[in-house]
Amino acid sequence: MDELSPLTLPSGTVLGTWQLEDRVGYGAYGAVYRAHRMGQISPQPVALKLALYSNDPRFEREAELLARVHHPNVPRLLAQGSWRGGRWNASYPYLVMDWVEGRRLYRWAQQHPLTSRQMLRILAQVARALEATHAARGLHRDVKGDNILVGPHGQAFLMDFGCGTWAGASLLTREVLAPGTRPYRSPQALRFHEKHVRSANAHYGATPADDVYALGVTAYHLCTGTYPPPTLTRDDERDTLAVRVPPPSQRVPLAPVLESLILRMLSDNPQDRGSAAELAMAMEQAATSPGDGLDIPMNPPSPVAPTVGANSSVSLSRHGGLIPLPVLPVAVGLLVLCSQHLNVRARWPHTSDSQDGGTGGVADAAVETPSLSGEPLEPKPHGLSLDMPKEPLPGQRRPPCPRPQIGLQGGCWFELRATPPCGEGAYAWKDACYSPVPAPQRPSTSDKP
Ligand SMILES: Nc1ncnc2c1ncn2[C@@H]1O[C@H](COP(=O)(O)OP(=O)(O)OP(=O)(O)O)[C@@H](O)[C@H]1O
Repeated sequence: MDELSPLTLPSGTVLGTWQLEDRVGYGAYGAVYRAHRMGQISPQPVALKLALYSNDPRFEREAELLARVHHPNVPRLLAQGSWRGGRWNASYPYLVMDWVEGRRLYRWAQQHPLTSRQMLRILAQVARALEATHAARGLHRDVKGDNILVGPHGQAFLMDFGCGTWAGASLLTREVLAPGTRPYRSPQALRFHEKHVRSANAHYGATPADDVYALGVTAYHLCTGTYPPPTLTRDDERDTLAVRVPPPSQRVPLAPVLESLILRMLSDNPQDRGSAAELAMAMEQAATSPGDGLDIPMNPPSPVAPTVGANSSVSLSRHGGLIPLPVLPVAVGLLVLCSQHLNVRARWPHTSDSQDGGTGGVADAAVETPSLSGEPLEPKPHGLSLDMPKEPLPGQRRPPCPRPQIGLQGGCWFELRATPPCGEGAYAWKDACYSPVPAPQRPSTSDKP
């Protein structure tokens, strides 16, 4: 019988005092199960997030941050523990949180045509959740539509603190940029990255203003269906003037007050954005005012089709046969080098649909190496040994898999010249190691496609 893995625990499995019901999704670092406490007469559902990587330190960090933030728009941390199992009988940490009944923000918005007033109400709740996070001297660092759930009565919840940190927490990453999702990066973060991309010891120090900027991107995407353009591109590197953000009203009818708040959050200068608390108050006031155009429905435009980066993975497979492990970093490095001569905008995810790109390298391995498909595919924690999942990874190519790719467990893989334990970014299956092939088109990395 196949060993269980954190992704494949069956309904009824007991972890500590928690009994799993079903898996509701998974991200780059964790599988989320609906569960309940054992022995309760009328059990309340909880969300149990189980690490995909053994001894993953990000879980401790997420628990610590969640425990510090107390706010009705943030799920409470109820417990934490670890599950022992998998092929190497390793220890996988888990967190138990309040169950949030809701839909991801962009998808919710597709099903609930929005007015500016409704949008202000949603944004204000997220801003309040951010205010509480910042008051706890924490940072979320991955504010985006996919990390906001909206309940049936329009309650918004800020989720997934797995990329977060707080003042005084130790660095978990050696990358220039901490975790995050590329289109939501502030201009300061992008410029810092451009400047220090080759430095060994440079780390961008995110601030609450980065979270506010990401909320601005979320709002912009929510009403226009597109991301604002990145501020700094390779082409304008010598001229670091900010690219002007096209006002959302060029695309959708929205209230002037909402537009000015969105553009304020997207200000190039962090001081001009305002704090989460100030913005929340302004949004709440605007949402209750008679206001101009507040009740006109917005109809986001249809998605824009991707134009670049679709089949870059082909070049990796041209030499045929097995891919020797040392070749992969070289090949990826070459692609990175090449991509650095492209306009950054050209490799921006064209995610005009209802989902974000996954968190880049999500939680820790920062994100700034573009994946072959233009999306971060692979988490890169250190010293891991991963079994091949029974289903394709988010963003992984599905069969038919052109040679020399191999179709296994519903996904396309490159076989590596290595045997388990496979090491960073590789997966073991039947005594061989494999690397996932990115999907040729923009995938969803945050949800089961
Ligand atoms: N407390 C919760 N209550 C209900 N559903 C939850 C809860 N926490 C997470 N989920 C759901 O579980 C799924 C996986 O969430 P998770 O945060 O692990 O990854 P993700 O956000 O999909 O991906 P990534 O972290 O890679 O961006 C998502 O559909 C999310 O909405």
